[in-house]
This record gives sequence, structure tokens and C-alpha cells, in this order.
Amino acid sequence: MSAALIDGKAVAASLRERIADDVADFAASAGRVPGLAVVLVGDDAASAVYVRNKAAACAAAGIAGHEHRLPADTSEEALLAVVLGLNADPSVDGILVQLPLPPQIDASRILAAISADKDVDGFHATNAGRLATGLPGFVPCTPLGCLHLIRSVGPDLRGAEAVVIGRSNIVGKPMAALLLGADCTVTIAHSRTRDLPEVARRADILVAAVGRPEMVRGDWVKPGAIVIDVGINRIASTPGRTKLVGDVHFAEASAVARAITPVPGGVGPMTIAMLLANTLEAARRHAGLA
Ligand SMILES: NC(=O)C1=CN([C@@H]2O[C@H](COP(=O)(O)OP(=O)(O)OC[C@H]3O[C@@H](n4cnc5c(N)ncnc54)[C@H](OP(=O)(O)O)[C@@H]3O)[C@@H](O)[C@H]2O)C=CC1
Ligand SMILES: Nc1nc(=O)c2c([nH]1)NC[C@@H]1CN(c3ccc(C(=O)N[C@@H](CCC(=O)O)C(=O)O)cc3)C=[N+]21
Ligand SMILES: [Mg+2]
Repeated sequence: MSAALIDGKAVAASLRERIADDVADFAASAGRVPGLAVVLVGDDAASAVYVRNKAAACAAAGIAGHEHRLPADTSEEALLAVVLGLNADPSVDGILVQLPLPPQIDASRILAAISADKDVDGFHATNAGRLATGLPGFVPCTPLGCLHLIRSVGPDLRGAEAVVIGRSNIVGKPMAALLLGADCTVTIAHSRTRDLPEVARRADILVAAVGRPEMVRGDWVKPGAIVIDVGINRIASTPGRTKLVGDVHFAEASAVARAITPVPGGVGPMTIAMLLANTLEAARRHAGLA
């Protein structure tokens, strides 16, 4: 392996220490702690793990976590009522409704109902529009964490060729918007992209957010590129066991890249750190301390 390892876990840990200090300052000024409500519908095992991680991270940062677990057969109206209650609750600064939602619920309707100034996920159309037009707002945590990691190894992004594989509203599109905002030349690739390996090889900065285990092979990577692997894929390993792998074939890509994120320990921990940062920012705005 020749690439430098981008240690998201370590970067996230140091960010979280700083956030904890800032939370203490906020509490001293505002007379209350920031609050984050996390809503989980159903019993998806992976979602339960993330929600547990978020609760622990909140506690460690001094943020009050309000966890709402609803049964898998919850109706859209019932979930809407929970969201409206959280919108109206002054102790709640941030609201996160864990995705995916069960099939009877229209996620876009739920996301639209979250107050834009409590939308610490940055998924509301108002915040997506703010990001697209260069206005201040909440930026989705995963791409924001990716940008931090990219800047930790390549602070000057002006004119760099960036290729984002994946165009979801929660990762790919906001990632592209952030890179564009950093003056990269940005290409967004997806399932209809012709000759994806060729497109990927153009990238000085390659971000993979696809959900396909180890899809990006070594010969897709330009020598010296920065590779950010957003994918979280649980696959079978030895009989009866599973393991997490990314969307990038790590062993191959790390022989070619200049720097690369591992899975686990890369983007995932940064997502949680950015969620805490967004929640503190929401609390400051609500308290008039921003
Ligand atoms: N680390 C973290 O904190 C987070 C990790 N993730 C992980 O990131 C990955 C992506 O998540 P998300 O964006 O929500 O996923 P989505 O399924 O919403 O989007 C996947 C994107 O990949 C594209 N795609 C699918 N197959 C191919 C292919 N063969 N070639 C090129 N493009 C393809 C799709 O294209 P099209 O639009 O044409 O269908 C789509 O744009 C997942 O593994 C997820 O678990 C997600 C969020 C946070
Ligand atoms: N409303 C909403 N907001 C989200 O931000 C959101 C969501 N829904 N649904 C699911 C995805 C996924 N996601 C992750 C967060 C942390 C890790 C993480 O901490 N990963 C660790 C490992 C975790 C493990 O061991 O399973 C790592 O990569 O090192 C992963 C994935 C947030 N998401
Ligand atoms: Mg961490």
C-alpha cells in the first residue's frame, strides 16, 4: 500500500472534543444544552446500530438526545404528528428521522414537514436549495464530513477534477455541490454513465457513494488521486460471519491513490461528528447566539 490512510475515526474524535467544549460554552451562555431528536421507525438492524452510535455521541458531547422509537407499522399520519410535536418543542434544536422509512410512509412528505431550522440532516428542500444557491443552511452530514477529510489531505481544491459516483439527494448531489463550491470541476456519475472506469480515472478527487461492494477497482483510480469511500456494505466473510466493506476495492485502490479512506473508520465516524456540529449550530441560532 502506498496511499496515506485518511483516519476518519481520529479526525472525528478530535472534532468531537472541540464540539464538546463549544457545547459547554453554549450551555453556559444559553442556560440549557442543545437537544437532538432521533426518530427511528421499525427495527432495521443497521439503523438501530447508527441510532445507538448517535445517542452515545450526543451524550459524550453534552447534547441531550431524545430518542423516539416507533413500530414498523406506524402510519404516515402518526409519524407526521411526532415530527410536528418535535418542531414545536423548544428543547429540541435538531430533528433526524432515520432513513429508510417503511414502505407505507412517503419519506419526502416527512422530510418536508421537518422545520428547516431544525433539519440538521440537511435533507429538507429548503436546505438543499440553500446549498445549491450558495446560501447558508444545513449541509448533509456525510458529504460535509467527506469535504473535511478531503481538505485534511488536499486543502487547495481549486481547479481539481472531482468525480462523484452516485447522485442521491443525501450523498451524491450535495457532495457535488460542496466540491463545486470549493471550485473543483465536478462530474457526477451514476448507473447510466457510459464507461464509468474511464470517467473515474479523470478524478483527482474520487468520491464513491453507490452501495455496491468494492465496485471501484484499482485501475479506475488515477495515480495520486484522493479516494473517499462512502459505501457501507455488509457482506459475507468467513462462514457464518459478515464484515463491512466500502464501494472501493481498498487493497487495489490504495496501491494507486495518494490518500484513501478506510471502511469502517473513514466517512462513517465523520457523519456523526457533523451531525453534532449541525445540532450545536441549530441550537446557537435558536438561542440567538449564532
Ligand atoms: N458513511 C456514511 O455515513 C453513509 C454511508 N452511506 C452509504 O453510501 C452508499 C450510497 O448511499 P446512498 O447515496 O444513500 O445510495 P442510493 O442507493 O440512494 O444511491 C446510489 C447511487 O449510486 C448509483 N449507482 C448504483 N449502481 C451503480 C453502478 N453500477 N454504477 C454507477 N452508479 C451506480 C445510483 O445511480 P442511479 O441514480 O442512476 O440509480 C445512485 O445515484 C451506500 O452504501 C450507503 O450505505 C450512505 C449514507 C451515509
Ligand atoms: N436521516 C438519516 N441521516 C443519516 O445520516 C443516515 C440515515 N438517515 N440513514 C442511514 C445512513 C447511514 N449513516 C451512517 C452513519 C454512521 C456510520 C458509521 O458510524 N459507521 C462506522 C461503522 C459502523 C458499523 O460498525 O456498522 C464506520 O464507518 O466506521 C455509518 C452510516 C447515516 N445515515
Ligand atoms: Mg468517532
